[in-house]
Formats: sequence, C-alpha cells, structure tokens
Amino acid sequence: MALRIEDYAIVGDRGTAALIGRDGSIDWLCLPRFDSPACFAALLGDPDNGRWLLAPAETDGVTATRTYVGDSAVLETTFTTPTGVLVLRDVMPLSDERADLVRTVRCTEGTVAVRHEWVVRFDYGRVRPWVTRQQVAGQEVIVATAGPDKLMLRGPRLPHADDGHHVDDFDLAAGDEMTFSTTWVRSWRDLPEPLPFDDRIEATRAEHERWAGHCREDVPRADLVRRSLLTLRLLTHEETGGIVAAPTTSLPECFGGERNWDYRYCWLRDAALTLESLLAAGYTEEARDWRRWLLRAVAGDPEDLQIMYTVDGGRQLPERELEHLAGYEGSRPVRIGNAAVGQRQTDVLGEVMIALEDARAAGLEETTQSWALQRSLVEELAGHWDEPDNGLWEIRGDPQHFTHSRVMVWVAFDRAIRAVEEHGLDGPVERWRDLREQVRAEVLEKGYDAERGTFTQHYDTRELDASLLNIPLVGFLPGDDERVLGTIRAIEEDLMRDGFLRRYRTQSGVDGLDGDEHPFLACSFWLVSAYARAGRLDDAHDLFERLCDLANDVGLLSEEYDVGNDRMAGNFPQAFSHLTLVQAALSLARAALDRA
Ligand SMILES: OC[C@H]1O[C@H](O[C@H]2O[C@H](CO)[C@@H](O)[C@H](O)[C@H]2O)[C@H](O)[C@@H](O)[C@@H]1O
Repeated sequence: MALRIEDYAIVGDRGTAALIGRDGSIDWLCLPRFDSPACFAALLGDPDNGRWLLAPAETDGVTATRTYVGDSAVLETTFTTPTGVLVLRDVMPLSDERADLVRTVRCTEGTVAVRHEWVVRFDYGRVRPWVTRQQVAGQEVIVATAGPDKLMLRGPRLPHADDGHHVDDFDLAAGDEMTFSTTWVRSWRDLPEPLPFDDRIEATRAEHERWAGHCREDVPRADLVRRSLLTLRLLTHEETGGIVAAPTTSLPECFGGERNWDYRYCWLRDAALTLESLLAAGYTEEARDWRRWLLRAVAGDPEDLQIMYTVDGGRQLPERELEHLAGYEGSRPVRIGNAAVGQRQTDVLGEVMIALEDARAAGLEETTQSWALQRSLVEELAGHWDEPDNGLWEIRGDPQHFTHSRVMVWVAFDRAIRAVEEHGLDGPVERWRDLREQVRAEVLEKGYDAERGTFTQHYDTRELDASLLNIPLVGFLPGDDERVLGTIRAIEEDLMRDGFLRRYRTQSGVDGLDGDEHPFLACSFWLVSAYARAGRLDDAHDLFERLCDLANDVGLLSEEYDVGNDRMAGNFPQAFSHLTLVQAALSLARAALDRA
C-alpha cells in the first residue's frame, strides 16, 4: 500500500517529477514528461505497478528524516537503523535534455544492510517490459523495453531478475557509497553515455539555489515561501513554459471515493495565478516564458479558447479511466485526461488579464501579438459573459450564474480598460467601460443576499462559496467594505471545518458528485489575505501560521487537508496551495508595511 501523501517528497527536472516516499521508494514517475504514462505507478496501486526502492533492508527500529539540500530540489533521506546510518540522496539533473533520476546511498555510521528493488511497469503500471543486460561504454547496464519506452539502470552493482522484479541485497559500511541512475530514452534510440554524476548533481543544486536566492526575504515564513516558489518552478516545464497544476493524477479528495482527477496539465487559471505569485516575489523571466506559452497555446480563433491545455499547448486531453489500477487507498476510478477541458469557466480570462497586467507592470513590454490576443479574447468575452458556466471549481452539475465568475468578468474588462488608460494600448474602451459597469451592477444586485449581508455562490442560491473571498483581492470592492466583511463572516459560519475552509457545501449537490471533501487549502490562504485587507491582522497571522504548520517535513502541501485524521488529501504537491501560500505571505508583508 502507498504511504500517506505527506510522506512523499518531489524531485524533478522541470520536464517531469518523481514522488519519493520516506521509505526510499519512488512510487510515481512519468517519463519523459509530466503527462507521459507512468513507469513507476505504485502510488495508485501496489509495488507490482512499478517502483524503485533503495532503503535499509530491515524496517524494524528504523527512523527516517528528510530534508532538501539547502534551497534546492536535491532530496536527502537519512535512515537511522539499529546497526548504522544510511543517507539516500535523490536528484533529477536540470537542463541537460535528458531524463535521468540519480540515487546515491552512503553509509555514514556502522553498517547497514541495503535492499534494492527496480520494478519497471510501463503504461501506468500495466506493461511488463522485456529486460536485458547490455554493455554501454564498457559498463554493464540493465535495459527495460516496451513499445516506445526504454529505461536503463546503471550502477556499480546491478540487481538480479526475480519473477518480474529486479532485486538485490548488500551491506554498506561507514564510508561506502554507491550511485545508481535510471535513464529514459525512446526505445529506438541508442543507449546514452553515463552522466558525469558529481558535476551534474552539483550544477543542479547550485542552479536551484541561485534561483531561490532572488526571492524576497521580507515575508513571514520566508523558508516556506521559498520552498513554495521552488515547487512552482519544478512544476513549470522548462522547454515550453507551461505550468502544470500538480505532477499527479487521482490522489483523492475523498478517500475511497470518486473525486479523483488528473492535474498534470496547464490550467490557464492555475498558471496565471502561479505567475502572479512568481512576479510578486520578484521573478520576471518566468512571465516571459509563460506569455510565450499562452500565445502559442491559445493562438487561433478566440472562440476556441480552452480552460486547459497540455504542457506543449496541445488541446486533446480526453478523460479515461484506468481499470487496472486499484487507486490510492481504493479511491476509484483512476483517471487520466480531464473532461473539464470542454467546460465553460468564465473566470479564466480575468485571471489571465491580471497576470498579464502584472507582467506589464514588472517591465515586460507588450508585443503586437500579445496585446492583440488580449483584445480579441476580451472582445469574445463581451459576447458571452452573461451565460451560465461551470465556475472555477469545475462543477460537473448544471452550469450556474456563478458570482465569482461574474466578478472575474468584471476583472477582465477592468484590466483591459486599465491597459488602455495606463499603458497607452488601444481598444474600444468606452464599450468596455459600459460592460464593466453593467457586470458590476448585476453582481451587486443578483449575487448579493442583502438579508444576510453576504455575496452568494451563484445567482439562484443562498449558499456560499470561498471563491467570494477574491472580491477584495481583485479590487472589485475594498477589503473593509461592509458587504465584504459580511461575506467573510458568513463564510466563516458556513464553510469553516476544524479551523480551515471548505470550498462550498458539497451537500447542496451543486457539483453533481458523490461524497464529501476536506478543507481546500487555497481557500484558507485566501481567507488570510482577505483578513489582512479587512484589518483583522491577528486572525490573518494566526490562520497563516496554522496553515503553514500543515506543510509536511519538507515544506510541501497537497490540495486539501483531512483535519480529523491529520493527513493530506488530493493531488500533491499542488500549485494552487503553494501559490496561495505565497500570496498570503505577501499580503501579510504588505499589511505590515501599511501599518508601519
Ligand atoms: O472538484 C472537482 C474538479 O476538481 C478538479 O479541479 C480542481 O483542480 C483544478 C486544478 O488545480 C483547479 O483549477 C480547479 O479550480 C479545482 O476545482 C478537476 O480538474 C475537475 O475535473 C473536477 O471537476
């Protein structure tokens, strides 16, 4: 059985990422790209669905502690055993147009008996490869081949075949060290030469640290903010600039239930919000890369805009169920692809326009193409803004007139108008002003429950939604407006569970799904920012600290938190949680400055 979600850590090369358990097992790895089929898929099944284990052979009396080396994505797991200490270092070298995962085991005290298991199953844990031993550069390697994929295991001591697994047991004494690597290559290509490991690992560590060194320090929990930014960077595809929502699929929002989704794609919403956080924390280059990605992805007729794409801007991500996987703790179906791709989510353009405005403010000049694209998307929205949609939560029930979606429509027109007024760009500003006023009037009339003094989830309900906390954050109303304060109070009353916020009440049936879900971390981080804008600074700091304490031992967050069972839920690590952590920290820093 897979470990608890918080017992995993991520290493990645900005093309893909692996999840490594505190037991030394790599239980999830899709090669060569985030959304490629997994070759290690034990996370969603069992060890026979593929994994790579390097760890003490005995588990009794063993403790494991983990850390990233400085501000890098090089992971170190230290196993203290009754006979000695073993340090496992995991890294995926950056920027070398290869896909290698490098693992070093080093005994630092006493003697440790080590277990090595290399179990490759292509196509999400389903296909047993053909495995051979071959010579490369005078060294014996193990090669696993099936269809388009070939994986090669290198190391000073190779495991032997045992009923479809490759296993080995050996002892290391203090001072002994062994380095193993798994390299992916297309099956028709030659096997690549060995990597100069020490150089590549050191260069990768130094590159992560150089990047993290530019992060703002004047924020609370600066260590977690840096780790969040590094994680967002790991989720950004280096070659294309696309940003995935998480590297996993189907880690459940409800254990044992059906709320299991594939997040290995680029949502315009999540990517735009990620960019806002990166820009606010001082990173501009990423904005340039993402804007180029956006221009390529949405190129064509604005009517064909999708709410998500693949990392290279592809439009096809049909949803399928993988029957052969048992699911994380039995949570089925396991899905790949995402049917939300075909939904109308009217909020998306507002988020994109904010991110592009922030990029402009950070000094990124518009190109002829980039502004023309924004203009045409805003014009397209002008013809459809008043239609019901699936909202930012991608509900699978009936489309509604979601208040948050309409607020973000207001944002889209507002930022387009500001581009003309403040940056001298051209556009039909009078028409946009009329539309902005029309949307605002509609939201205030139909999205507000005057009796209770709160905004509502959609126009035909008295239910609430945590997305309404964005009303002050995007500037629709000031943070201390009575209607905003009333909405915060109502959300606290209806959506707070065990001190953290749920997105909405699933019991209303709005999302068309069975089962319940846990507090959604991004919503609680929005509450921190909303408290800060409302002047409730003590509440803001208290909630921010409690949220930061939910991060695991290496500073990572999933999508939701099951407070009752003190465990993470949902895909992991999730961009939405990390980007809102950064936003909340920046809100607190801003509030402290305003007060000074
Ligand atoms: O909860 C139902 C929906 O869950 C997923 O969407 C969520 O994740 C997205 C990526 O982070 C995020 O953009 C969205 O706001 C979240 O609701 C899933 O992708 C949907 O298919 C599903 O309906």
